[in-house]
Amino acid sequence: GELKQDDLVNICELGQGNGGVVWKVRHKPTEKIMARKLIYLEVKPALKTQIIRELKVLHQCNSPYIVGFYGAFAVEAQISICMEYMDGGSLDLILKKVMRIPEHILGKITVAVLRGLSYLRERHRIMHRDIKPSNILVNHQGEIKLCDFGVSAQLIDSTLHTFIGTRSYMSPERLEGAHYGVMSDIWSLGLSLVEMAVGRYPIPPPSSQDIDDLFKEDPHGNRPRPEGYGCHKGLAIFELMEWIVNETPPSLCRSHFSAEFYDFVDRCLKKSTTERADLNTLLHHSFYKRYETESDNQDVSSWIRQVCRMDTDGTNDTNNRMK
Ligand SMILES: O=C(NOCCO)c1ccn2cncc2c1Nc1ccc(C2CC2)cc1F
Ligand SMILES: [Mg+2]
Repeated sequence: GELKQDDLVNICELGQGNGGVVWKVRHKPTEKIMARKLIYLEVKPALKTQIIRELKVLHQCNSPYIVGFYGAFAVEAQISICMEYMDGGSLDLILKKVMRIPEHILGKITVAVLRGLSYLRERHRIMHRDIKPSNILVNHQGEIKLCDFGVSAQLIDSTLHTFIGTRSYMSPERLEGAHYGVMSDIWSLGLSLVEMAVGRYPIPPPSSQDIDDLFKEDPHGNRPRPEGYGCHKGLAIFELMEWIVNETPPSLCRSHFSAEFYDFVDRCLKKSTTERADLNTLLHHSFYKRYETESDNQDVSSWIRQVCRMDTDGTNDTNNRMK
């Protein structure tokens, strides 16, 4: 049946995104655990009704690569979107814990994102519009799913001016205000993969010295956190956008990654949309092919469970019970 506010009990806050806060909640009538996203919107009642109506299309969005949907409703100026609770969280939070994500996990992430994008395009004729690590969620079963994609055109329009953020995953053509489509999602995927592979937002590109520091392993397998790790004094958002539009795109360093992975992100990060690989080309790429055959989620599941046991400083010394 319909979800309503009084049936939801807050358990804890899961995070704050730009323009939205997400709570872990329990739906009393079904005892189901859900994630409830609240988006603050001061719009006329007619627009709110339209947004809720458009969000109901999410009931038809059923794919192993798309986060499940339970319902949406509005209370005063808050839109609530209730969705499947993913107990591994989003990849930006995972990345903070592990410094960088191993290539074989990034291969599985690539399979899930490409299949999720294909599903949205083939079955719902929509692009995602906001591919980035924080919109790729994982769970202890090893499933990898997409969320926060643009299913409601009115919600997109009503939140366009509220953009707040320090980094951009937007493609050059979108930043220039040109027409853009699913090719823009491919750029965002490429940029997200480089960030997760190296362990920091890849613009401006790290120097080879930075890369060597990031990949330095001490004999005990613990990685030292270079001075100012992760909070490098980045460019301001506008300088960043200028860099994306004017400078050469980021790339992986060949020494730490396979030739297939290097080539895959290189084809995603072409500035010209005519040179950039499209969805179908990538579904035939050797990097995708290598990981699409692995049917089970066991390797991701065990990796997620290991990461979730870690403390935020990346240690995992289980013998220290007092922690
Ligand atoms: O949440 C969003 N941006 O995040 C910014 C605010 O933190 C956005 C934006 C535009 N949108 C247009 N239509 C929907 C959304 C949408 N949210 C959203 C989309 C799909 C799902 C699927 C059930 C999994 C859940 C969602 F919450
Ligand atoms: Mg999000």
